[in-house]
Amino acid sequence: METALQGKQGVQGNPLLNDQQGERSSFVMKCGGSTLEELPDSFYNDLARLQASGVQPVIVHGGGPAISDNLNKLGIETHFVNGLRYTSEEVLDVVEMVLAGSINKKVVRRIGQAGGKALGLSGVDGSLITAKPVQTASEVGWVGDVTDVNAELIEGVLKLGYMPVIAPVGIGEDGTRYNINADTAAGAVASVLGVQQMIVVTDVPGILKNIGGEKCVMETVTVQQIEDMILTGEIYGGMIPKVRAAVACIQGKVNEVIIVDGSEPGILGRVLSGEKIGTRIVRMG
Ligand SMILES: Nc1ncnc2c1ncn2[C@@H]1O[C@H](COP(=O)(O)OP(=O)(O)O)[C@@H](O)[C@H]1O
Ligand SMILES: CC(=O)N[C@@H](CCC(=O)OP(=O)(O)O)C(=O)O
Repeated sequence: METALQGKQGVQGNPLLNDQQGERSSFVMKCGGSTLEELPDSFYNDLARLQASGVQPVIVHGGGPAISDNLNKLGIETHFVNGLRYTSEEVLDVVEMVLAGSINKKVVRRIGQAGGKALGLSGVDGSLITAKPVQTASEVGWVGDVTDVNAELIEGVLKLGYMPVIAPVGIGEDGTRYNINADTAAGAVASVLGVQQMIVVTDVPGILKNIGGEKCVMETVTVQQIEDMILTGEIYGGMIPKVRAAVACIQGKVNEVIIVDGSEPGILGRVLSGEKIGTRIVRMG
């Protein structure tokens, strides 16, 4: 069944952001909180160089570990249900402060220091990411599912020559804030923009599978394998929203989602040049 997001992109498309038009190439990159501190200067230098050459990266970042640190310092209890943080009203305050505040500004600053031009936004700004409660709201509280992404705003930022850096806090129709998993938000942004590629930068070299007692990176993975691995517990925690977002993406216009380790040297250039690295989740047909 077609989702609301796929329906929107299917009807409208987005020539500016669609690589197939051959004008400008764009990709969505999700930077996980697990790896943000580890990303070397060279990572940001590569991003700035790409921007200077006319490529238009769109960044969505996480910040799970920093949120947990701050909650600990404040003595606020937190736990995860299938990779989603239980978000009470007071957790939500900290989520917004950390994601839309310190983390977002840090990423923007680092891109700037590398010579790039970035503009930080949360999903609340300009109703960039609208949301509604997730089905499991009774278990996870103020966590949102994306209902829409304001592609025109992203397009406008790109036209001004800035790289959008998006914090995954969403806004409901009635002005309610929602904590959105960063993988979910990135997947929705990629789907609505209709980019060909989403790159998920994290702290593991891809989806790992135990083969003969050794953890091996799966080069590619099918939707069925993903479902099986979630059932057996081989995919757990923060990897669950990643693979679910990837599966949702490739059912629309996005051709492939690549999960890679951000601490690998030259990772961006290697992925974009087509090197076989990380795990690729690819659209069939
Ligand atoms: N099959 C798997 N392969 C690799 N990592 C997995 C797998 N299942 C669960 N994980 C976990 O997912 C984590 C990455 O998710 P997460 O911690 O949320 O990172 P991020 O902040 O980058 O989103 C890994 O560090 C690992 O602990
Ligand atoms: C609902 C939910 O779980 N939201 C996440 C948002 C940040 C995030 O996703 O950060 P990572 O990419 O680093 O995991 C959280 O509160 O941790």
